[in-house]
Amino acid sequence: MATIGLFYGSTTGKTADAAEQIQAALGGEAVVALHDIADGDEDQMAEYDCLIIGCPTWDIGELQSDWDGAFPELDDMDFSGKTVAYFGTGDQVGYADNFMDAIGILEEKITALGGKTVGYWPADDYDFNESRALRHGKFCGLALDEDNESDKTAKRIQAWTAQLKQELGL
Ligand SMILES: Cc1cc2nc3c(=O)[nH]c(=O)nc-3n(C[C@H](O)[C@H](O)[C@H](O)COP(=O)(O)O)c2cc1C
Repeated sequence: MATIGLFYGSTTGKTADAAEQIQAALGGEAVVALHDIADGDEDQMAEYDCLIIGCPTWDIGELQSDWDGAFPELDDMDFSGKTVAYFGTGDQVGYADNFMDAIGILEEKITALGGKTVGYWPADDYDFNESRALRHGKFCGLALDEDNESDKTAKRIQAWTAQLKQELGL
């Protein structure tokens, strides 16, 4: 079975926690290898057929700082043939006009470089104004809000990873 590479960035630890929960839900270390993008591991994305990209939105609609540093490197990479799922953490109350923008920015770039997105997620269960992560009314990946709805995180991860297992044929 193909191993999945999960690449995440996290400034205050919330996206890192979610990454570990997603790894566990998909079957642990044997199935999903975790990479903190702060370690400069982005080159290793080439080794996986399936990628999971995790990024919180910071600074009003911007990428988390480690992803910001890695972002220009993506242009030199080929994502064709790769299946890519996205998740992020954000604050739909405090940043309602920019909720989850970061995964939208990454998904747009990686799709332009050949990646095939899986793991679209309904936006109905959230209350926000605008997001760059919306595609035909759905988020381009899992949206988590630890600032306002941490009680929903476990269930959301459970449902999304079940969906991913189907989409990835795990
Ligand atoms: C200064 C600041 C700016 C933020 N900007 C946004 C934003 O534009 N959109 C959003 O959805 N969340 C925003 N957030 C909320 C963070 O994305 C959220 O707390 C996230 O879970 C942090 O993830 P991390 O702990 O993995 O770094 C912001 C938070 C702070 C403190």
